[in-house]
Amino acid sequence: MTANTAVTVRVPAKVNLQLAVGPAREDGYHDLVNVFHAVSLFDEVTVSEARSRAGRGFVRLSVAGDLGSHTERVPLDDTNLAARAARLVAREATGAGPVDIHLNKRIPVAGGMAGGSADAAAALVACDRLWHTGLSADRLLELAAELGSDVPFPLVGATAVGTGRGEVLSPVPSPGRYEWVFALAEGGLSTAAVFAEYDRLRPDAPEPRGDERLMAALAAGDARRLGAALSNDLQGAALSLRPDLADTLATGRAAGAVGAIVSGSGPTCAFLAEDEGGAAAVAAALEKSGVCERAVRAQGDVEGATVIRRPGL
Ligand SMILES: C[C@@](CO)(OP(=O)(O)O)[C@H](O)COP(=O)(O)OP(=O)(O)OC[C@H]1O[C@@H](n2ccc(N)nc2=O)[C@H](O)[C@@H]1O
Ligand SMILES: Nc1ncnc2c1ncn2[C@@H]1O[C@H](COP(=O)(O)OP(=O)(O)O)[C@@H](O)[C@H]1O
Repeated sequence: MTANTAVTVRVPAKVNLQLAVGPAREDGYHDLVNVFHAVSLFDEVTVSEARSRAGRGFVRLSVAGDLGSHTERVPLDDTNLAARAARLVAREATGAGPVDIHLNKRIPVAGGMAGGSADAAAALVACDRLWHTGLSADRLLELAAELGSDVPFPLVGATAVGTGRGEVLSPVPSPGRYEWVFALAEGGLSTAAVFAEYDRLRPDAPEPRGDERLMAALAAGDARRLGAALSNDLQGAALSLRPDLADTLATGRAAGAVGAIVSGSGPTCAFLAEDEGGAAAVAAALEKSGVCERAVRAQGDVEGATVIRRPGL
């Protein structure tokens, strides 16, 4: 990789402050009220022009990161969401050539924190910059929605509500700064399997609705009120598939978390603390108890996909 042909984008994980899930639609998706919150657990995605073109496909992937067995579960073929993102941008670029994509991962894989979606959003931004495509913010959001319901959000970051299947975003004012602890689980959960379990458990699901209590807590920047207002309709389905997560949630609560919830489709569990000291205590209790693979701290909200290295920087 040479310095003047590579672009690196830093992109955050998300936690869902509210995930209200309606009945299954005819296309198999579910209408949601999905309050996304970006947290300071970042992947870095570097896209560089390939040095040699002979005998290789359009995208070659590599992955690194301190995620143990999680890193091994990142697909390095054409199904990788970052590779799919690069091919989408290439369709709109003149003179796009083969690229190498390097993923430096800190976001758990299949963990309910949208790591793959984050990498896809980052790759959209990096390719657009590398190939001088000049895509508008709206066009990037459209391409993101083609890749997955969770892909638009990491482009914008901060706190936002997603409706439709989660891809139609509106910003949510959130002046507070929150201390989070995430309990990473062994293994992952398939998003499709968790939604299917939700359909089995909740055949009578009502249309999803926003939560005024949550919006008021966010507007006030009050961690205790926010903790009490967290909700996730997929939590029952995730616990049905992974009953061990109940111990993880109970451990964080007992250690003083003001909110405890499964993140999205899981199996990562998210704990909101009142302050830095509270977060340290929750993280220490989770690590000590052995109920999770590891506990990591992060703050929210944070900005979305950001170019941190590019030609000339
Ligand atoms: C549940 C959430 C909450 O933010 O994320 P995760 O917790 O998995 O990260 C998202 O809705 C996941 O979004 P994403 O992972 O992009 O899902 P997609 O690729 O669009 O869809 C994967 C599968 O999930 C189910 N799906 C997804 C979104 C949606 N609104 N309804 C659904 O039923 C469908 O079975 C679909 O085939
Ligand atoms: N860049 C990527 N990083 C991680 N997983 C990816 C990536 N691209 C595709 N995947 C696939 O997407 C699945 C869901 O990954 P991820 O987005 O991390 O989880 P979740 O949807 O639970 O938030 C993984 O099991 C993996 O097979």
